[in-house]
Amino acid sequence: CGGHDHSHHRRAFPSTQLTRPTRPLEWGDVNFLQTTDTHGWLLGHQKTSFPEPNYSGDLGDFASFVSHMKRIALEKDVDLLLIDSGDLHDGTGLSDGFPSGGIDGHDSNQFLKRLPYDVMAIGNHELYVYENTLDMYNNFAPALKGRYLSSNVNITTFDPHNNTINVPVGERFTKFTTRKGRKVTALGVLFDFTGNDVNTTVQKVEDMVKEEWFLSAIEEEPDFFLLAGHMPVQKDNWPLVFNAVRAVHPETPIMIFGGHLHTRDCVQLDQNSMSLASGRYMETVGWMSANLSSSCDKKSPSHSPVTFSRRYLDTNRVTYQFHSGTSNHTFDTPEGLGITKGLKNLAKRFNLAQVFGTAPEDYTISQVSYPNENSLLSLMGARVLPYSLTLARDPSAFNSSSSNSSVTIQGVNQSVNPFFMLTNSGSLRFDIYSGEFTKNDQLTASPFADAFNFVEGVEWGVALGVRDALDEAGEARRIKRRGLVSGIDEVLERREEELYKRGDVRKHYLEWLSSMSTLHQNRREMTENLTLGYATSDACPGIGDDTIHIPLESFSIPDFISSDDPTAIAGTPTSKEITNSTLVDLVFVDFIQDQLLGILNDVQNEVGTDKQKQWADGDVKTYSTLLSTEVLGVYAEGNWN
Ligand SMILES: O=c1ccn([C@@H]2O[C@H](COP(=O)(O)O)[C@@H](O)[C@H]2O)c(=O)[nH]1
Repeated sequence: CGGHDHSHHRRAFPSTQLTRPTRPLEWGDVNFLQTTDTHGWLLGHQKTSFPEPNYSGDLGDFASFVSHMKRIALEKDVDLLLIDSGDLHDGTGLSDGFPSGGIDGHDSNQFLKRLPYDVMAIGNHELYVYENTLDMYNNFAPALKGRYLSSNVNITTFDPHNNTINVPVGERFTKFTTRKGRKVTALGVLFDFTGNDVNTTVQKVEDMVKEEWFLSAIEEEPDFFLLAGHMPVQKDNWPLVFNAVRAVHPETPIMIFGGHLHTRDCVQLDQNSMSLASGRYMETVGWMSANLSSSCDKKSPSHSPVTFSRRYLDTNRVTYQFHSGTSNHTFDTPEGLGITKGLKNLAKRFNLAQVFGTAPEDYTISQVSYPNENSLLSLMGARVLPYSLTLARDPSAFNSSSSNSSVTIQGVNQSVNPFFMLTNSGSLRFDIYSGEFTKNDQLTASPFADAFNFVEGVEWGVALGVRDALDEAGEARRIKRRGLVSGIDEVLERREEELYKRGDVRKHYLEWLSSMSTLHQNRREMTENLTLGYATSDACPGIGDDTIHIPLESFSIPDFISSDDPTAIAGTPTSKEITNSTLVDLVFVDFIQDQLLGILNDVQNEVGTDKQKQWADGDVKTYSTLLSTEVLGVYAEGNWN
């Protein structure tokens, strides 16, 4: 079956198990294919459990598809543009599995450069680490020849004469003419992101639209505006950009290509505009078409609005061949095959097939409730962190002959405090499926190279309060009722806002999955042979999904996860004597340090006995040399063999 292949070998024939698209695409005068939030998923999804085979096409397959679609566009004598809305980093071994001294995404991005993208926009994941942004500036943007857009994102660097400069990472905007002679004005806008590294800057969208360069860029009327950008198409700031354009050009067609929430979504801000977002992780390719000819002659009294269509394609060879009118024998282009081969070589060079162990079960982020035996969050909090971080501090900590997952702590760090470990669930990005657990799987599940720090000697009662304050709203409200933390609603609201500005979309993606699951639950009773996958309802007319699926189960999960109470960890020296005033080491991932110290101080003042204590960065020490990209592999080696 397509994608039922644990190695990176090409599938000989597409699987009959993959459901075919329901209907041909509607072509217009101008047509678009969109990718977004690809996060390094360039070798396709390779696991056998559905929905993974739906997304088994790799970037080479996509390149072949694009080339056939370009040919069809020529035959139809229409325009076809290829757009990407950002987030090329952080997500798989291809982007993140580089050897030491390398740069995240540098090698995988070489393959994206080989596709004929017309416009690409910057995403927040290009900005968490300065070296990555610099690499985009020096080595990626130039290949796009003025079409890599970062309208509101700058980098501070040096010019060839060693002068400090502060310049856009790509271009602020571009104007070009399509093959059919249509004039296009394009922008690449990032949402109001605040988690960017030093020496990168993100200007607020509300300020960007007041800039001289912006007003002058939109002054001349093109045939259409192409607003690409890393920003959700609903509930964010696209209306600010849209309205600024509309103030000058009340009827000019505006095509918006957003992203960031990882959802499939579409909305029409007016009848001459459509906004599309095409999912994540190369699971979806978006299609938009527009018939502009109906609106061409603006002086004619009968001139009518633009007509649009949109579609969310599952990224597999069955889909690609269906829409390009090819077969398995005629589909692959030399360039497509070359890209696939190059990606496989990169996987080999990065040793991504290295096996750490065999996962006994599926561990998913949201397909089961939390806590749960099959929850990846439970696995990480209750088992992986305590095991791997302890082992890294004290290699003799565990019985080396132990081959199951039960943790037997023997005299670990007798002289130090018991630990309590916390991480953000957003650091877990993808499910683990039963079977071989490889270096690539480790990086898809936990791609952020974050460090583990700690503060020493926090009262156990305070540590519990921190865990609860960081916990989901329901739990936090229970605390409020118990009178432990006041003003918790405001705290939660502030925290949600803060998480969103730093780029966390997990909550929004999961809410979307859950509402799609509820809306389309009747499909679970359908007798047709439907497979699991995305089931979308958006705000555009008609059905958006190209292939109809049964929606995945989706449960809400907490924003933060923790190790079990020290009392619950068998064999801990302190297991019987812990009280609220027992001092513990509060261990956390550095990504949440600011937030955690703020909450720790709030809780300390509410429930701690030492009300004067204010924890600060100076109190924070390194707990382990292991990074969050490594803990799963260490656990698998010790427990899944
Ligand atoms: O070092 C990091 C960086 C990011 N995260 C998590 O990722 C989201 C942002 O990712 P999107 O794809 O833009 O949603 C961020 O809020 C964290 O949840 C991280 O854990 N560590």
